[in-house]
This record gives sequence, C-alpha cells and structure tokens, in this order.
Amino acid sequence: MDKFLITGGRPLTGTIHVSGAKNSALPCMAAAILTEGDVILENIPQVRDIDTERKLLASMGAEVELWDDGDIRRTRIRCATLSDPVAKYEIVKTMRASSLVLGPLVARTGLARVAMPGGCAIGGRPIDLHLKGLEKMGAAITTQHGYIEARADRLRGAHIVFDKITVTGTEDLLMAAVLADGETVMENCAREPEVIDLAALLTAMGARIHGAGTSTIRVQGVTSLSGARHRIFPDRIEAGTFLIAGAITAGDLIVADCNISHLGALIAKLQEVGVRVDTLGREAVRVRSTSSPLQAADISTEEYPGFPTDMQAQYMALATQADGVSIVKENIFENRFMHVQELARMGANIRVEGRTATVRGKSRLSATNVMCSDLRASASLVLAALVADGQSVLDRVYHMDRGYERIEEKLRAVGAKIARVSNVPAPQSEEALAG
Ligand SMILES: CC(=O)N[C@H]1[C@@H](OP(=O)(O)OP(=O)(O)OC[C@H]2O[C@@H](n3ccc(=O)[nH]c3=O)[C@H](O)[C@@H]2O)O[C@H](CO)[C@@H](O)[C@@H]1O
Ligand SMILES: C=C(OP(=O)(O)O)C(=O)O
Repeated sequence: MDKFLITGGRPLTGTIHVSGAKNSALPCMAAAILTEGDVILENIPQVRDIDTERKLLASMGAEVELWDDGDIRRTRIRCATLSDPVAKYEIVKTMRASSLVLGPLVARTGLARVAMPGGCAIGGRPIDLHLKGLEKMGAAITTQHGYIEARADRLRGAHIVFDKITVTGTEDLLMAAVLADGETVMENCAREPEVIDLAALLTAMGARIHGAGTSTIRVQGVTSLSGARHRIFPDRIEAGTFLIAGAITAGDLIVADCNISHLGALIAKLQEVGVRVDTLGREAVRVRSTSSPLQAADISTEEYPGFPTDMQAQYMALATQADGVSIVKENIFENRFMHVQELARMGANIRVEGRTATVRGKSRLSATNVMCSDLRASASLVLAALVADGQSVLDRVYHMDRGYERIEEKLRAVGAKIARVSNVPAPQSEEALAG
C-alpha cells in the first residue's frame, strides 16, 4: 500500500494541467458496448478506475487497447462479440460505476448480469432507479445470489420520470434508450456536464438524442450504432481540487486545460471566501491569495449546476483556514463526512450533526498520520497536509489513485513537497471498496 509524505507550508505557484474527466470517461467506455465498431476515446485519464473499466469490458469479451501518445492517453474499444455479459462482484465492489454497463448490455445483447453494488464509504449506492427505468422499457429484472439479471428481446421506448436525480442512472438509461424501439422521454434527468459528454459520443455513434444537459431528454431509438472517435472533456473535480490547492496554500496558481463553464458554483464560492480568481480565456483559471484573510462561507451540495458533492470534502479543508463559522451541508450522500475525523486529528475544529458539518476557523493544522477513506476524502487530506505544520503521512492513497492522475507529480511541479512511498501490497480484505 502506497503512502504520501507531505510537508506543508509551501505556496503553490506556476501552472498545473487538468486531465480528462474520470466520470465522463467511464460512461463513454461503457457506451462502446452498444456497437460492433471501434470506439476511440482521447484524453482518457491515467487513473485506476479506467484500468478497472478496461478489465470489466475485457472480462466480457471486448478488445480494449490503452496507449499513450505524448501526454495524451487514448483507448480503442471493440465490442464485436460480448461472450460473457456479466459484471462480476470482484470488479463492481471496487468501482460503483460498473453498474453503467447494465443499460448498454441489455440493449445490445438482450441480457445483462451485474453484481449488486451495495454500500460504500460515502453511503448506500442503490441502483433501484436504473432498474425501474429498464423495467419500464420492457426488461425483465430478477435478482439472485447478489446479481441483477436484466433480459429483453428488444427494449422499447418509454416515458421515465426519475424519482430522484441520478447521474449514472440518467447515463445508464440513456445508453439503453438509444437502441430501444421507439421514443423514450426521460424527465428529472441529471444535468451534469458528464451526461452531455456521453450524449455527444452517442450522437457521433448515430444516436438521436435531444435535451442532454437539461432535465428532459428525448431519444428516438435506432436499430444499430457505429463506432466513433470522441475526446473526453476536462475533469471539473480535479480542476476544482487544484483551485483549492492554490487558494489554501496562499499561492499563485494557474489551473490550465479546464472548462471554466463547468466550475461556476466553485469559483463563485472561492470569490465569496476572499480568494482572487481570474479566468484566462475559456480554459484556464488563476487563483491568488489576497492580503486579507479568508472569510468563512457556507456550502450546500446540490445536483449540477449547484455546488458538487464531489468538492465538499476539499472545500471543508479550505474552510478550516477561513476566519469564522462555515456550515457545510451534504445533501446528496448520507455519509460523506469520513474526512472530518481525520481533519480533526490535524487540528481542525469541526462538528457534525446529521448531514451538517460546522467548521470553525481558522485552525492551525499540524501534521500527523491520517487515513484516506474514499476518493474525495483523500483529496481533502492532501489539501490539509499542504498547509499543515510539519510532515503528514497519508495512508491508503489507493483511494486517491482511483480518480487523480499522478497527483503527486503534478503538485510537486508547482512547488509542493510531496512524495509517494511504496509499501507492502494491501491485504485483499482492505482492497478499496469504492466510494
Ligand atoms: C461515476 C460517477 O459519475 N460518479 C458520480 C455520480 O455517482 P452516482 O451516479 O452513483 O450518484 P447518483 O447521482 O446516482 O446519486 C445521487 C443520489 O441518488 C441516490 N440514488 C441513485 C440511484 C438510484 O438508483 N437510487 C438512488 O436512490 C443515491 O443514493 C444518491 O443519494 O454522481 C454523484 C453525484 O453527483 C457523484 O458524487 C459521483 O462522483
Ligand atoms: C464518488 C465518486 O466516484 P464513484 O461514483 O465512482 O464512487 C467521485 O468521483 O467522487
């Protein structure tokens, strides 16, 4: 198990580059199931979840190539035959997004078997809304021995109203609908940019989709799709994490290769806190500290375009460095405060009651040994360690590796003192539960 050693107190300066979005690349890779043709994706992030997705598709009989061309990672996926349309528990347990293969598998092959994802560190991760939608499209769903089985000769268009907004649920049913017979209308859809990116790929493959990025999506099903080439857009959560890294270290950092229009809620909050944020064209943002201390500001996580739950933990690290009381309300996942205990061990003053955390700042953080519990909790501990007094040791950084590409190299290049030390392999029982 690798660890990070981080010595705090260095302002980050220079330019840091954002990789392709993990949460866009994963559904786009799953979309390759829908065609016999080659799907070529560019700007694939070099993160562990992508390797997991590769293994998942390969275990079903797909050919998956991943290669680097200079700094750009590409993948070519060919699902000419899918001999084993099963998402096995061993893979699903390490990556909840595995459930994204359900819709495309049943649409393409008429059969999907996907292990039930179960809960994870950030809370229950049910997929009942995916199943309800597939049933409306005519799939017969059964559950046995921990596996969900969906069968349909051909899915048919349906009117689906999501009870609750779900990102991967919207993506999964969108992928099912593109090959269904007739029109599907989905209401109360997720409006996240990742849904738009997926719809752009599907459209390039020949799908007929209107309204992706709004709460109502209409799909006219087609009988087959072709291969396509698509570039994954930048990771807004990685970009946001870097913006906070610049702000928390009182640095002067340019976050490049991002899509500023996806960062609205975070940039507005940083400005409210007192960070100077300047946009440089449409693809770079500069963050600088001002002479006055940071001021507390509340956040409440919401679906896009609200403040993202995937930035809540990182924002909380920043809130520990702001003067006053910041209220952090987590509305999306019931248990996404695992970082609080570890931040408290570094000297943060945070009280949690239900879904609300009250952060009193500014706290002087002091370095210690901390444990990463999930992907974004790990990012929040890295940020805290960057300002803590002394050397922190972050354990279980495999959580971080799920979604951040070479984070230690990227941060080191802009002045952070961070090193990865490799240790013994994680025991099987500890091998990352996703979350
Ligand atoms: C791979 C990927 O894109 N992951 C993102 C995706 O996760 P994911 O798509 O899994 O999250 P959802 O949007 O589905 O979850 C939102 C809420 O809906 C609930 N729910 C969801 C589906 C369902 O069938 N039933 C149900 O009750 C969930 O428990 C949660 O409380 O969106 C989350 C919310 O922005 C992000 O934190 C994750 O990073
Ligand atoms: C929670 C996340 O990912 P996943 O949905 O894959 O667990 C995340 O990206 O923050």
